[in-house]
Amino acid sequence: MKRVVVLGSTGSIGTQTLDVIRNLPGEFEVVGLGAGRNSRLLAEQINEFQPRAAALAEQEDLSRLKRELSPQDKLDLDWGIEGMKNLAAMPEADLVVIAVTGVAGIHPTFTALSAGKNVALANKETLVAAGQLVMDLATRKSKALLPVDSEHSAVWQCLYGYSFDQLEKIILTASGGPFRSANSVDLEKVTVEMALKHPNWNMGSKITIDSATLMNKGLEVIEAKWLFGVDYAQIDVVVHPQSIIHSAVEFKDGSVIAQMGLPDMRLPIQYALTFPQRVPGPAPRLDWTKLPKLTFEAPDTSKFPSLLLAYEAGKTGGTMPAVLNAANETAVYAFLQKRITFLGIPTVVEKVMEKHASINNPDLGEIMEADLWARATAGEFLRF
Ligand SMILES: NC(=O)C1=CN([C@@H]2O[C@H](COP(=O)(O)OP(=O)(O)OC[C@H]3O[C@@H](n4cnc5c(N)ncnc54)[C@H](OP(=O)(O)O)[C@@H]3O)[C@@H](O)[C@H]2O)C=CC1
Ligand SMILES: CC(=O)[C@@H](O)[C@H](O)COP(=O)(O)O
Ligand SMILES: [Mn+2]
Repeated sequence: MKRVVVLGSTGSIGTQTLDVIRNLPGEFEVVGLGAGRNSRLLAEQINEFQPRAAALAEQEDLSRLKRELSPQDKLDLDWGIEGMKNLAAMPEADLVVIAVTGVAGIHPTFTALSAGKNVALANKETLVAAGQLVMDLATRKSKALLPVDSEHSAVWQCLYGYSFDQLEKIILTASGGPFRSANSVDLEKVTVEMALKHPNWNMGSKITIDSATLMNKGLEVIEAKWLFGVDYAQIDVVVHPQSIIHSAVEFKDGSVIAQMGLPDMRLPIQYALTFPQRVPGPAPRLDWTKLPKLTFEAPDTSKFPSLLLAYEAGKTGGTMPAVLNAANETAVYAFLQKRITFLGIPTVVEKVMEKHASINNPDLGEIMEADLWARATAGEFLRF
């Protein structure tokens, strides 16, 4: 029985992780659950999975949570960053799933690896901001960093059994988002409601907006660089609107292996949880005779400059990717609050990057400082 902590349990990845666990009775014990502000759903999850500990982001939500709980044998309740870190380091845990959004994933990831836990990582922002440090820590602790993001799970599945030095390049697929066929005039009229309608995936709002700007793919390029130890020149992005091929790898002999399936995150989540086993799961099966036509095209970076900004930040290295990420998070939430336009998102990110003097080989403190600086600087550009 694998003992699991799920951080971000009330979100899209978190609830699907619990669904995978629910479908494999006897395989997993949920020992810890962490969430942001959704105390009602967290209470339901605690009542169902009976973890030993749980935490919420804000102390003020604890009393509401307690009111919703049925009597528990023993349950430690905590809150805030310390609460998440305590869950990530629980002595009872074998595996920590990091499914919180944004840079809030950094501290629990470091804590889990430092405490000698294997980590199933959905949160890409952590690797974008602090990829070198996370990978070094995982290596030092001999702990696995198991990719959950569908493209990285695909690459990992394609590479299984091969050594990384046989790899020529990685081909990350992108759906292209809801505005793939829009022209630049259409993009000026994009509303929050339109941008939240992803063509293939039902995800949290932040990643859905990132998919619409192609920043999601940019963050995934940086995520792939760290997970698979390749250069940026070895990572290509191709738009594949049907999201059936989740990514592919090309080997040195020219052979290409791709991973396919209907878009359903429970498959990569389950693979990370049961690795190296493959067991029956709830993901729907491909019917080859009913597949849509699979098409591929180059990303239009003149319409979607975020992808280029991410390559640039990644190649610059140092604190620049953390700045890209923090400026993007700030701009995306401003767009969701209808304070800036859709096209304003990459503009803010670019302006913040232009002002940043990147620090090489930063430690975690310098990364978090750069993150805060970028949020404050992005905030200045939002006042227009
Ligand atoms: N959704 C998907 O299909 C995919 C997601 N990812 C990545 O996985 C991560 C999660 O995405 P997704 O599930 O879509 O996001 P959601 O917005 O659906 O869920 C985010 C989760 O994080 C919790 N949370 C937010 N802030 C905090 C905090 N400060 N402390 C503790 N918990 C917090 C939320 O709690 P609450 O709701 O209670 O406030 C919620 O449980 C992201 O990094 C995303 O890029 C990667 C690939 C696919
Ligand atoms: C499901 C998943 O992994 C998302 O990151 C997804 O890839 C988003 O789709 P885009 O390809 O549109 O960014
Ligand atoms: Mn993805």
